[in-house]
Amino acid sequence: MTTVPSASDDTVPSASDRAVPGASVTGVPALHVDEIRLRFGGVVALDGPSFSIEPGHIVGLIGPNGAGKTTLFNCISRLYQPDSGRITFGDTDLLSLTADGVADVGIARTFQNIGLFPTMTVVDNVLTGAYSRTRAGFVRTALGLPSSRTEERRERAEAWALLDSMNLAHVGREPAGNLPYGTLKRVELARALMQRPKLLMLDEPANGLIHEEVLELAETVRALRDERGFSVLLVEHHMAMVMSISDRVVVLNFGQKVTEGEPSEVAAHPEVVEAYLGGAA
Ligand SMILES: Nc1ncnc2c1ncn2[C@@H]1O[C@H](COP(=O)(O)OP(=O)(O)OP(=O)(O)O)[C@@H](O)[C@H]1O
Repeated sequence: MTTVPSASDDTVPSASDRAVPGASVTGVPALHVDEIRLRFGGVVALDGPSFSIEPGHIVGLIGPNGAGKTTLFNCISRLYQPDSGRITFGDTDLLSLTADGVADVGIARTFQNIGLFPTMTVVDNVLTGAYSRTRAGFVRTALGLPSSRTEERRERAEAWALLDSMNLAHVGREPAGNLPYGTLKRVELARALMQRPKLLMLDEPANGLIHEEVLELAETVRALRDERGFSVLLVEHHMAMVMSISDRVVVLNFGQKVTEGEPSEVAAHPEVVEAYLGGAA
């Protein structure tokens, strides 16, 4: 493990602070998606798929271009309102919440096109992930109250420890805009993890990465899930990544669920073989 940098504005994490990022997430509820339908004009984007993510499971969502993966992802993260159906997270009806409300119940997401602030340092970008769970703290920070300074020190220590555990501490003080794409993808993941999510939603995290980076990312996601116990929804075209880290895989096509199961079962399904191997197997 690398040494966490220290500077006047950055607190070296104490042993107790450093324990925070490894702390398991408690009370992770199941996500249930139930017969979701959504049309865009004449296009049926989602035609009633249902599936669940059990607490602590990694679920891969796959399917050909236009299958409805992103639309479903956006319904769960509340960027889209489905025409009908239900989505629940434990006792919470997600469809009654806004996108901010979804973050408040412990759902964090990454974006296909990285949404970091290029002129801010990596550690400050990661810290922005904390603000969605400490909105009140944000107000105190603006007012400069002492409790907020303690809180900010703790958050900063947590951000450094998170970067350290993801082998990113050495770039913590670099402006994000200076870094290669593969590193930024990992920084974006760190920012989502600063929310201490119960469900982490990853939108094509392997897109644009070289093979070694994909394997490293897959290993990181799995290790963090094992350590903390959050659930993961992974929308991804990179089959090797999906099949290697998912507990279950859900396959969509034309807005409908084709099949779901463990990776080995799904990989043997005729429509999956047809779609991904061109019927060669
Ligand atoms: N905002 C939109 N307006 C109109 N049609 C849309 C919109 N978003 C998606 N669609 C259509 O809905 C269908 C499902 O698209 P979606 O992007 O969810 O598929 P996808 O499985 O994520 O595809 P890809 O793998 O290419 O990202 C497609 O026919 C798409 O053209």
